[in-house]
Amino acid sequence: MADPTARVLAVQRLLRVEAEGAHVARLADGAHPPDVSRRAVDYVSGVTRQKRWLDFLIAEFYRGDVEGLDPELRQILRIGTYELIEREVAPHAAVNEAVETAKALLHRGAAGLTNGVLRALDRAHRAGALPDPDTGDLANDLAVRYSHPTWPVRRWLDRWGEEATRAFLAASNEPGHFTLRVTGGAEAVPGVIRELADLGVEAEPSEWTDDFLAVDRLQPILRSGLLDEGTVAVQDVAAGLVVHVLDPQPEERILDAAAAPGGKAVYAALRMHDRGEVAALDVSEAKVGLIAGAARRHGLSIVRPVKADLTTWESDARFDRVLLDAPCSGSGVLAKRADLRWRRSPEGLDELAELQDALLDAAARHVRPGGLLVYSTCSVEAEENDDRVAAFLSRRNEFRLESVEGLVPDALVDDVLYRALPHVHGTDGAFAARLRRSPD
Ligand SMILES: C[S@@+](CC[C@H](N)C(=O)[O-])C[C@H]1O[C@@H](n2cnc3c(N)ncnc32)[C@H](O)[C@@H]1O
Repeated sequence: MADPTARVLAVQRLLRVEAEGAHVARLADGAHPPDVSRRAVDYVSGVTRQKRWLDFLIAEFYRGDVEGLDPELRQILRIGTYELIEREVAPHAAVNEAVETAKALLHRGAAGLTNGVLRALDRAHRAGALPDPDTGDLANDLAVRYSHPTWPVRRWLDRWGEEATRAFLAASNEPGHFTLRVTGGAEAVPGVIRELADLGVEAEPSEWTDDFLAVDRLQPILRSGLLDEGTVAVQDVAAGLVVHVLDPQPEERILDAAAAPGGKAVYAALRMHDRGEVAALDVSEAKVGLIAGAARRHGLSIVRPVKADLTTWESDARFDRVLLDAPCSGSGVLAKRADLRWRRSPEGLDELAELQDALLDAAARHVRPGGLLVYSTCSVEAEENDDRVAAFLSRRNEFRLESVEGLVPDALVDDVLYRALPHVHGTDGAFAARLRRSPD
């Protein structure tokens, strides 16, 4: 017997995402059994990520005006299409469940329409005859097929060409590549793999560095005590490797100039064996609390959270190494954040570039003569990465670019820069540059 609870919940949440701009990641709640909640989260994030492609398919098989469909019915059709096309759920189950959801939320007419559209779609899918967007504008067609806004696709096509753009778009639709940082380092990895196996999680050492594990799912880990005890932390290995680019040493003074929620500050302190100082600054009052919590869970004493705006912050001390992990568009983490692609804009990129320049100049003031400034983002856009570094070097001739070679695996070294790309390395996108200040 079909149980529409998870789908009904997903329809209600999807309507909130669209009407109120609610963030997908903040919709989880504990009011339903874990299985219902988990499926609702999957529908909401999958449909949010794929909605442009799903709407294109629905429009091809529904003989009326899709825009004019009842909003709830539209979400029911999207969820059913998502299950049939993207999740490869058994067709009778996907269609029956969608029909039951339409009956529960709407009326018999809506249920009949749902049945007709989804059955036609499934027949075409199984016959390998799903339509492809074909407007003659490649950027638009790829944007529909991979469910993105058209403007960034046009830019990626211009920069990378069709093959790399297709690969990047496909990678941005593949959620579920999660890695864990193991607090005890490489020696602790075999024991943690055994603990994870007891939770039913498959884990294997990351190919990029030996204190990270790739895991097949996160939910059982989130429910276990492993995060609270500080045994492991959820961190993408590409983000972790930014700390390798910084290469903090025991007894040094480190400034993490945009530190919340604290993933990199904590990893830096661990690599310093909790000796020295990590000042972890962030402008957000709420998020500074997260840094303190993360340090506590890991039993670290040298992480000092500071609530301040970097652009006006004064400090008597100069630091051996400063990390500026700048606010960015997040185009390297689109797979993990289902709604992010719909929240970006070209104007947003310009504003971010301005902020990144201001923060870089502010961070540079705190680097001691001969010290190191590392600039990093989780973006793949040259406007936020290479261009910001070049602009900084042209403003500040007391800094020069230094190679990341030897600090991260060779495959992640792009000339002298650190660059991880989702479609090439199977990680989140990440970028970092080492900027050495002259000894005065
Ligand atoms: C990419 S996140 C940092 C992530 C962090 N490094 C980590 O690994 O967990 C960027 C951070 O910059 C902070 N930020 C933005 N403007 C700032 C400013 N003017 N001064 C200090 N922090 C700022 C944001 O609050 C945000 O937490």
